[in-house]
Amino acid sequence: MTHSQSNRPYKILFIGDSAVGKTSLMFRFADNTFTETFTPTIGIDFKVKTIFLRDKSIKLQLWDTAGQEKFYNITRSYYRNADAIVLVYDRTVASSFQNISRWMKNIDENAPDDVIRILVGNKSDLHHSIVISSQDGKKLGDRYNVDYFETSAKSDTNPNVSKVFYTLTEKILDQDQVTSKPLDTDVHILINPSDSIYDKLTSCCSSSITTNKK
Ligand SMILES: Nc1nc2c(ncn2[C@@H]2O[C@H](COP(=O)(O)OP(=O)(O)OP(=O)(O)O)[C@@H](O)[C@H]2O)c(=O)[nH]1
Repeated sequence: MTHSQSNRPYKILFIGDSAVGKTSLMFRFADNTFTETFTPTIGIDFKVKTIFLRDKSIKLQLWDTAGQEKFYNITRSYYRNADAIVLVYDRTVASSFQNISRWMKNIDENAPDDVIRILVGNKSDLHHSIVISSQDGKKLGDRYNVDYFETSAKSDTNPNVSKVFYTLTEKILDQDQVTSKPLDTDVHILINPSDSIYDKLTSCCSSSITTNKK
């Protein structure tokens, strides 16, 4: 069977406190890998993954933001080009759950009004350390009127990791049919060539990048 290609890559941004597992979820979905070592993200990083849905080949740009507060001025500038935002908390750390309201506020202040949001409670494999119940997670999702998923980036049998991405993409496709967003070539991102993602970006999407390279 042949698949037609969708028009533009869809941008999915990951936000949430440091160490909740944003990078790990991306790696589980994109490469089916997991590492126990914690290397905090510096600023922002991204991965590209192609999925097949509705007889189409769809390119997803997965943008991984640093959860540390000191990078917020960098990461906030990426919200405005997002098609969807995944808010992640760690089910074993209550403060990461309480901070979801702050991350929602950041979306309200920086992202397009129609951006799709999804709530994810991660580290569900740590059964004995869980402090945020399924009921609490669902209640929070209902309060914000967003879908809620419980994931484990560590477990390679947790089906919810890919469900998050497929659900988001379905929603983006539905929304794309009623609103016609600009093509990727209209999007400009200011990147410093010394940034670690500069090489990756210029090899995949140079037409969409503005650099301050001399
Ligand atoms: N047990 C378990 N550990 C996880 C899971 N997801 C991530 N981790 C671990 O949690 C730590 C932090 O994971 P990261 O994915 O780097 O966290 P992050 O949210 O990207 O952190 P920042 O880059 O600082 O924002 C790492 O040691 C991971 O191995 C999970 O589902 N289960």
